[in-house]
Amino acid sequence: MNKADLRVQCLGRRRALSPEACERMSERIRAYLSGRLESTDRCILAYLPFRNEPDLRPLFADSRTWAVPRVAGTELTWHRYEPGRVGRGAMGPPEPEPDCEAVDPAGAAWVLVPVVACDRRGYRIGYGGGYYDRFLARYALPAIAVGYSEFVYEQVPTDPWDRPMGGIVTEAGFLWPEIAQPGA
Ligand SMILES: Nc1nc2c(c(=O)[nH]1)N(C=O)[C@@H](CNc1ccc(C(=O)N[C@@H](CCC(=O)O)C(=O)O)cc1)CN2
Ligand SMILES: Nc1ncnc2c1ncn2[C@@H]1O[C@H](COP(=O)(O)OP(=O)(O)OP(=O)(O)O)[C@@H](O)[C@H]1O
Repeated sequence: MNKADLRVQCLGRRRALSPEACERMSERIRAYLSGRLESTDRCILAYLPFRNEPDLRPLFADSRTWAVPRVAGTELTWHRYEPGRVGRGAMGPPEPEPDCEAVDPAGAAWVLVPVVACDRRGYRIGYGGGYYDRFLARYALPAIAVGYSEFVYEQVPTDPWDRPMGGIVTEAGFLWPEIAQPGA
């Protein structure tokens, strides 16, 4: 199946998940992540959930800076998460208000990347905007794909610009791919 078809299929299956199932799985994902992320004080780049994506927001309440993205043309800009200062983004996902404090992503310890589907090598399929591929091409940050285990495949189709994630977290735990080889 090609990327576009797999994206449509997985988005449809994800939309059909119940809110209770998503919350149960999100809670497991948060528990795995909080154990792994507690070793850093530095900023963490995350996202605001859209269409049944895993909800990481309860993690954002600790003393660290958690930043979330806004779409700015073809790029992402990062802003400190402040509860209540979230609006509807032009692309669909919620976004921090434009005057929320800007965060320099270069100093981040991790970027938590939402996936529509991914594979055990760390390759991901997102909504198709290429935002995270462009972002990670510019900022070589440690990236963890965040998704539900039923959307983790052995191999998803890849394009030359795809950047493999260093880790994957689902409700079933972490996967840490070997250094991924494009086309391998
Ligand atoms: N929660 C969350 N936030 C995120 C992302 C994400 O995957 N999840 N992004 C990850 O990249 C960025 C937003 N990327 C997006 C890319 C394409 C579409 C999308 O559905 N595009 C449609 C409709 C566009 C429109 O309504 O104008 C399309 O292109 O057909 C949505 C978000 C930044 N914020
Ligand atoms: N480093 C890059 N520089 C310029 N364009 C890029 C880069 N990476 C990806 N793109 C463009 O982004 C588009 C979408 O790529 P792709 O289908 O892989 O998106 P995606 O990974 O699913 O989306 P997203 O990262 O927003 O979740 C492609 O048309 C590609 O040309």
